[in-house]
Amino acid sequence: MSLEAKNISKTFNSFQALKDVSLTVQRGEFMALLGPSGSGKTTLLRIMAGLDTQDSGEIRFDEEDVSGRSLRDRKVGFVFQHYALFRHMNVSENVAFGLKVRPHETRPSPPEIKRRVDELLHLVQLEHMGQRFPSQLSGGQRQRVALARALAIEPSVLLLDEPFGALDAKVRKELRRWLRRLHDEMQLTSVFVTHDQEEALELADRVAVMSQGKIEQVGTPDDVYHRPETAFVYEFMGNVNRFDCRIQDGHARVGPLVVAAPEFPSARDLPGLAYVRPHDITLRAADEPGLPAVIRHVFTAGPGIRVELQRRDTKTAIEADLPHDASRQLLLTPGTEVSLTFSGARVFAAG
Ligand SMILES: Nc1ncnc2c1ncn2[C@@H]1O[C@H](COP(=O)(O)OP(=O)(O)OP(=O)(O)O)[C@@H](O)[C@H]1O
Repeated sequence: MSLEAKNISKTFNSFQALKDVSLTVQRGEFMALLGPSGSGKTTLLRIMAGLDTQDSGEIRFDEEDVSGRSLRDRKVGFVFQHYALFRHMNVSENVAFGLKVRPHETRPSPPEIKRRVDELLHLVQLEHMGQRFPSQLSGGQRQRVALARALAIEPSVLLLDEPFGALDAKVRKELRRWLRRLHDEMQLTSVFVTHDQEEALELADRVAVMSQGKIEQVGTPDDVYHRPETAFVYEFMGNVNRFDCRIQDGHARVGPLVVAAPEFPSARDLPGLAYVRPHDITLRAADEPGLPAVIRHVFTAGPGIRVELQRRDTKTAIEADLPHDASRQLLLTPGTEVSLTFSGARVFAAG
């Protein structure tokens, strides 16, 4: 089932939470809605689900406008951040719930419901826990029950609102890989809300980056990370250094460094911002050409070396990520004067 949000706007009191948002999720796709707190991710997801109503615009499932239909009529599976399990029901009863409350004509027989519940508990690897109550489960187990319950109705789309947000980092990682496999095996169409970049990049086929009620960019993880279209996306997708610059004729000047700015071929001394990822910074000896800086801190624990520097002229902080063998070529100790060059930069107009 494909899913389309078309020109969706939503206002709460006088606050506009969504501003003319359009997004298409292809059949079988795993889409992440990524953005900071308050950017409108949950509001968009709830409108897709039919848990909330838009002020204007349409929600289409396989080209059909479902705007007037409820969650149940849309056949949507929804998983909330906080395990919305029924505490007085055991695991099997929780999973069976969506089937038991179906109208008589479409409700499966009790043996069929039992068979489906057993199958789902097997799928979420909780086959021996059917008799337990939610209070007797770990957080990760509870979210797997919530997922089994959402899947019980054989949803056309699966919508997940930060489903692993309350879990610790290791469990979160395991569960997201497992969820991705499940999505593929069951050939679902899924939309997943998160504010965690790593989670979105690892899990999704495409990522929609949201800010202030709008979608800033939709693209593959590779696109949004390596080819951000806006300054916001650049800053949001991982660590980045920001330098004031002046743009002139397709180039930008950061102190003595000149970087390419091909988006501005005919700029005339335009104020700009140059964004440089920490791994795109190279440290050289102080007498070589580059941007003068001094090393402040060196962190060697981790996959590479992280160096915190201070720019000599403006005194602003800069972060560089270097491979471990960089310390063989250069003395990496606090107080060392160095020269910086950039192997990649992206320039945007300021303001
Ligand atoms: N029922 C509501 N009444 C009033 N304002 C609301 C309501 N729901 C959401 N908002 C506001 O709309 C904006 C977007 O909220 P939303 O929950 O969609 O953001 P989000 O990106 O999912 O954030 P978070 O990651 O914190 O959940 C926020 O400023 C929020 O305060």
